[in-house]
Amino acid sequence: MRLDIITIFPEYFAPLEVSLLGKARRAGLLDVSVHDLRSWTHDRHRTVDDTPYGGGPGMVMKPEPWGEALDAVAPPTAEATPRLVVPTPSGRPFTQAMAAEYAARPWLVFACGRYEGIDRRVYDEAATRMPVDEVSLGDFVLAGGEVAVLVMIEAISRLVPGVLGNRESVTDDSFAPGAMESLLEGPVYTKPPVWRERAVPDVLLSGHHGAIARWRRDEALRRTAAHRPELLARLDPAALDKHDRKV
Ligand SMILES: COc1ccc(Cn2ccc3ccc(-c4cc(N)[nH]n4)cc32)cc1
Repeated sequence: MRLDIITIFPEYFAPLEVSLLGKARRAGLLDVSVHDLRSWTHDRHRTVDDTPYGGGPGMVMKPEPWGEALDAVAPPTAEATPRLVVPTPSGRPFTQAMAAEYAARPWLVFACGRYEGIDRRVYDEAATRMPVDEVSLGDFVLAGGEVAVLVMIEAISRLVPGVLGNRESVTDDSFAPGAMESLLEGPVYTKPPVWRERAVPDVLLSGHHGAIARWRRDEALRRTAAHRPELLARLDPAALDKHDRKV
């Protein structure tokens, strides 16, 4: 999977060198390139922004550097066409389902905006030759797209086969598609069996796999009802048995 990132802060993406993502890159599972948007400026000050037409606060990212950057990173003549993913506060909410969709794509280009955003004509022109997705990470406001892209790359990359290493599967993640896809994770425990007078729940030490699975499901239902009751509404009633309804 090829990932290209265009940003005025390439140093934001140093974390992609560490941990799982670093290993996945070295293993050739991910081909990640970070591009400095200022490489496509031609003035002494390497200008990427200007005042907004129509007035208003802040600055807007100029179209010219973006147009040249996208032409260079994803040439119109290239055989393959990437999906352009642009984080914005007004985008479509990013979800685990979107992460899975993106993980199945061969090539993504991420555009990291700053200031008040990118001139709208960049989106319109790019959309003439590639799919353009505007994506929001949530109902809060960041100062730019870089952190949002880091979050998306981590959520997407962990779904790429081989990236997670020895973990059997990501199908039991919260929000993973499946019968109980909207349940939050239950609590997890490890050694020691007692820590500061707090014992691990007996069922987890019992070796009874059926009882353990039931306990974990109950805890997941309980936590979901407490923290995200709206997710329970999405559950297929057929996926719940009579015991679940008592939780
Ligand atoms: C209200 O309009 C605004 C317009 C731009 C900005 C700053 N900014 C510039 C580029 C950029 C990219 C993504 C995001 C973002 C995404 C989410 N979920 N929150 N914030 C913010 C971004 C702030 C506010």
